[in-house]
Amino acid sequence: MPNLQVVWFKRDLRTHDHRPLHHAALNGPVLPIYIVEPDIVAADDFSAGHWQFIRSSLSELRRALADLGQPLVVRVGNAVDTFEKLRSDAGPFTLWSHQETGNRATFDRDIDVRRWAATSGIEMHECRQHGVVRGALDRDRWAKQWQAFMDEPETPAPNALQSLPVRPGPIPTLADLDLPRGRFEALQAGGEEAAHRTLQSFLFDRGRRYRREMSSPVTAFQSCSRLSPHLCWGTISIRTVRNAALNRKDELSNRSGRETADWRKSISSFISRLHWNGHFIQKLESAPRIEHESFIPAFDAVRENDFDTERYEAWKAGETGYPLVDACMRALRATGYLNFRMRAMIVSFAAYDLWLDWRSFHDVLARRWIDYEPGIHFSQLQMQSGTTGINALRIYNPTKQARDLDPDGTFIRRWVPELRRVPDTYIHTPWLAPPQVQVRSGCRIGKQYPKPIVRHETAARRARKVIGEVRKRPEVQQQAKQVLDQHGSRRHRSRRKTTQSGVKNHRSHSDTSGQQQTFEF
Ligand SMILES: Cc1cc2nc3c(=O)[nH]c(=O)nc-3n(C[C@H](O)[C@H](O)[C@H](O)COP(=O)(O)OP(=O)(O)OC[C@H]3O[C@@H](n4cnc5c(N)ncnc54)[C@H](O)[C@@H]3O)c2cc1C
Repeated sequence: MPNLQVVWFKRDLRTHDHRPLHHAALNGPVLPIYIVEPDIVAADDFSAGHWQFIRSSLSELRRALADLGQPLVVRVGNAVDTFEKLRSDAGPFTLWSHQETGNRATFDRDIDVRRWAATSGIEMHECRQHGVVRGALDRDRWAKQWQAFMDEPETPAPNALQSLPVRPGPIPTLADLDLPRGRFEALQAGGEEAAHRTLQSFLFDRGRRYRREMSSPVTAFQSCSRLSPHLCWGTISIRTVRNAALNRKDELSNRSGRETADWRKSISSFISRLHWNGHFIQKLESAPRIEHESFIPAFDAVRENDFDTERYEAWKAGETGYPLVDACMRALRATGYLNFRMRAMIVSFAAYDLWLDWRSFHDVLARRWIDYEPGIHFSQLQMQSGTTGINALRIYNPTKQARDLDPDGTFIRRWVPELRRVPDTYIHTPWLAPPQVQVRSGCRIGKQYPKPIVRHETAARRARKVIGEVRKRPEVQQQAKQVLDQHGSRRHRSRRKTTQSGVKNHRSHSDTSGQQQTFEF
C-alpha cells in the first residue's frame, strides 16, 4: 500500500491550482485535513467574521473533496498534537502544505510542525504560494521571480481520491469556538465557487469603471474586484486570477470603442495590484519583526506613551465627529470591507489626527478586515502611519476626502443615520450647521452626533513636524536606506526623488483617473 499523503489546508481552501493536493494525489491515497487551532482562534487578530468566511469555505471544500472520493477531515487542537495522533493511529505519512506568511503564531506553529516532522520520520513538502520568496532574497530579482512563478501552469484538481476509513469530524460553529457573533450585515460568502463567480462578474460586468471608481466608497464596493477575502483565505489562487485577467485583456485587445478603452485601462490597473499583493506579503516574510515593531524602530517611541482611550474608543465606534471617518468605521464593522483609499484614510486619522500608535489599534482592524492578510496589513498600517521612514507622509484631510469622494453624502447617510436629514451643504461639516438647521434635521451636534474630537489642521501640522524631525536624524536616515534596500520596490526607480531627509523616496503618483495613488515601496 502506498504511503498515506496528508494535505494540510490552511489559507488555501480550494481544490483548483492547489499544488500540495495535486502532488499528493499523484503519490498515494490522500487525507485532506484542516486543523482548527484554539490558540490562533483566541488571538486578538482573529474574529467571528473570519471564522464565518472560513467555515463556509470549509463546508464547500468538504463537499468538493467528497465528490472526488474523500471528504475534508476537520480536527480541533494543536497542529503538532493532531499530526502526532494521526501518526500513532495511521503510521508514517507524507505531509503536504503551502508555505504560509502569517502572523507570529502561525510562523512559530509552522516551525514546530517542521521540527516535529524532522524528528518523527515524516516527509514534509511545503509549496510556494502568492509568489512570495522564502529564505535569502535578492530584491533586485524579485519581480522576475514573481513573474516566473505566476507563469507556471495552474494545477488541476485531482480526478478522484481514494476513500479512507476516517471520521470527517464536525466543522465547529461560532458558539463552539466561543466567538461572539459579530455585527455583520453583509459579509461576503466564502468558498471556491463564490470566488470564481466574483472573478467573472468583475472581469465581465462590474469592473469596467474600476479605474475611475475604485477610490470612492460610493462606487468601490461594486466596482472593485472584491477578491481580497478569497485571495487571503485561498479560495482562489492569485495565479488563476491573474491568468483570467490576462485572458480578458487579450480578448479586449482586438476590439475598439470607448467602453473597450475603459475596460482595458481597468484590467491593467487590476493586474498591477495583483503584483502588489505579493510585494507587500514579501515584506513580512523577509522581516517578521514588522508585526510588532516599526520598520524604523525609532518611530516606536514617538507615540507609544500617548495612548488616549477616549480617542481610541471614539474612532473604533465611529463617533469621531468626522462623518466620512465614522461612516467608514461603521461600514467596515458591518461588511468586513473597505476600499484602499478609505482604509488609508481611517489609519491616517488614527495615527496622525488622534496620534495613536499603529500597534495599539492594529488588532481592531485585523479583526474587522474580512480579508486580513498579515503581510499587507502590517506593511500598509506602517505606511499610512509614517513609520517606514521611506514613504512621503500622506496625511488625509477627512473633510476633503469626503467632499471629493462622497460629494452628496450618499455613503455617509447610509452608515451614519444620525446625519441622514442633514442638508448637503453641511453633510461634510455638520458642526458648522446653524442651530435651527440642526434642530430641523434632527441632528444636534453634541447630542445626536458628536462634535469633532480633534481639529484636523492642528493635529496634522503637529504630526508632520514630529515625524519630520525624527526622519532628519542621521541614524534614522541610515536605517531608512536599509529599509529601502531590503523592501523597496525596484519598479519605477526613475520616479524616485530625494526627500527633505535625503532619503530616496517614491513620488506618489496617480492613475490618470486621478483617483487612487499608487503606493509602492
Ligand atoms: C491600512 C491598510 C490595510 C490593508 N490591509 C489589507 C489586508 O489585510 N488584506 C488585503 O488583502 N489587503 C489589504 N489592504 C490593501 C487593499 O486595501 C485591499 O487589498 C483592497 O482594498 C481589497 O479590495 P479588492 O479585492 O476589491 O481590491 P482590488 O482593488 O480589486 O485589488 C485586487 C487585489 O489586489 C491586491 N491589492 C490591491 N491593492 C493592494 C495594496 N494596496 N496592497 C497590496 N495588495 C493590494 C489585493 O490582493 C486585492 O484583493 C490594506 C490597505 C490598507 C491601506
